[in-house]
Amino acid sequence: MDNENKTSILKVVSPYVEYTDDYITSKYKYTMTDVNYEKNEVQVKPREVQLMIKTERKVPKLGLMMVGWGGNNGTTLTAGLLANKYKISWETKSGTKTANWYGSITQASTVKLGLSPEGNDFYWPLSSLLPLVHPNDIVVDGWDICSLDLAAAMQRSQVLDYNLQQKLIPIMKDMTPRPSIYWPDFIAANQAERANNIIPCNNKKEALEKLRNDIRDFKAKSGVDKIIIMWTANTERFCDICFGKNDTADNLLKAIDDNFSEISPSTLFAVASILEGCVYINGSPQNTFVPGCIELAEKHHVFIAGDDFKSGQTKLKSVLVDFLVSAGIKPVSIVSYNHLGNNDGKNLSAPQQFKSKEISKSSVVDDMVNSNSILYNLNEKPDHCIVIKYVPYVGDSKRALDEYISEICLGGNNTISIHNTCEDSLLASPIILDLVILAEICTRIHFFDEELKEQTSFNVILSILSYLLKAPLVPKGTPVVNSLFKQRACIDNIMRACLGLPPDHNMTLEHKLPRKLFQNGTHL
Ligand SMILES: NC(=O)c1ccc[n+]([C@@H]2O[C@H](COP(=O)([O-])OP(=O)(O)OC[C@H]3O[C@@H](n4cnc5c(N)ncnc54)[C@H](O)[C@@H]3O)[C@@H](O)[C@H]2O)c1
Ligand SMILES: O=P([O-])([O-])O[C@@H]1[C@@H](O)[C@H](O)[C@@H](O)[C@H](O)[C@@H]1O
Repeated sequence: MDNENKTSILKVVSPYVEYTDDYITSKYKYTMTDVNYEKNEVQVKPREVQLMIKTERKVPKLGLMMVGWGGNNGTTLTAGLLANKYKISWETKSGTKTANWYGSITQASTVKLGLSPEGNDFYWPLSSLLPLVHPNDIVVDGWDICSLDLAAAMQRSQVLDYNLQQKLIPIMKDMTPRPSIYWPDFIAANQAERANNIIPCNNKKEALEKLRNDIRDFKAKSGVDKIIIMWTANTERFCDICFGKNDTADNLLKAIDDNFSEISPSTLFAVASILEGCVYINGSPQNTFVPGCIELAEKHHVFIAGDDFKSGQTKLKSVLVDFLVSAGIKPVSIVSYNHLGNNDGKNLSAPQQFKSKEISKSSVVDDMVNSNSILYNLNEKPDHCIVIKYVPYVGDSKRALDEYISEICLGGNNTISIHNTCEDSLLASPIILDLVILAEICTRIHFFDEELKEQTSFNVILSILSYLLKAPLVPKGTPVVNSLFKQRACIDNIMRACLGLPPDHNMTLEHKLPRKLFQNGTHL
């Protein structure tokens, strides 16, 4: 992007887009295609739905409360917010480094807008498409079962360069996590040694009230307009779904009052968030959103999203398998091994916690495999093996080894082997930031059906955030999409729709046909 564009502002000039001080309003023709079976015909019917999309322009002062604030992700995200806010640079053996948000689509990615006067594709920062919360303005707080202040916790995490840590310690040493709830049965027994910062309470009802008071206390003291609550605490075991206990909203609330045992800390935090009107996002793989929790979110119209940040090995898998299957190549064996030495890895070394992670890491290929009945028979799937080992020495620097074996034409096989080393928390932190920023803008986008004369918002389960999650939670009866570039196109095109811009279809006929064909045309 050349210089003058960096200071420019984006304005869509169209009779169907209106800018006022308070809203961007677009009249949007949403096209979809219905497929029906008629005897021996598959009938395909294009359809157009007229929508009006209103986006509030006023950006709120946003609070982020992290559960597990003192963990590798929580401390690294906090450090990233501060290092970028104060434009911190630090010396390393390979020279001076300066804070950035690489790995964040809201801060470091662009979207193709259209054709420049020179006939080139013109790209614009995703951060400037719609009025998004700026990371520098996010106020952070949270809970942890360990009392370490954020500076000590950052040092314990051993994620960031020493010289960067030294510059952050003076700021982070005064940040201390609120006491949290700790029910040992839900996380690995090896976490007990950290648990010295526990809310004194006699039952789950008292615990719920304490969490709700914490949220109100943060809101009052920080002056934030909105709060998003993010679970980045340890992976829990799966919860049993118990009829009459956590299967409906009313039963869940009653079960909490009755101190029912099979309610996890992450679900209790979700209930507290929902009752306080705060978006709740689950960055771990456990089934926090039991049916009663989802129903409670629907009753209170509070957004929820999950599960399990999609950061590394799984993110690559959702690209590679999409490439292979869409190329007509048949993956038949996928083995994903990794070892890491951080506390997450320590917690995952326990069987029940590993099982939660295995489930989220294994489900990521299903939609792509199911999309191609030429390659796969009904219910046929590739072998898929997940291995995670805890090796303390490597710390947060996860080593991932993957092997993909695929069948190619005429009886051939193709084996792709990948080795990937990274600080897991440096991959996850930008993703947590994107989840927060994108979830927040979703609360400011409303849809209006001109025929029905009624206004609505996204479904409470924010499946638009699937790009950032391994095992996307979706509204009942809707498909799970794991293919990474479909998920990214969903975000880009919904943001384009808010500006009255059509989806980017990548046909670029203007580059494939005589240009004179495109000299006229009607502005939408
Ligand atoms: N790349 C990644 O780092 C990545 C990717 C996907 C998912 N995740 C998930 O994110 C979560 C956090 O990862 P991490 O590396 O920061 O782990 P971590 O172990 O470093 O941090 C978790 C923190 O949660 C705290 N905690 C545990 N139970 C708690 C409770 N009930 N209330 C409050 N705090 C509690 C722990 O004391 C710890 O400080 C894990 O579930 C992990 O599986 C991480
Ligand atoms: O996102 P991804 O790299 O596929 O998955 C990661 C796992 O490989 C890792 O073992 C685990 O500790 C992290 O929490 C994360 O879930």
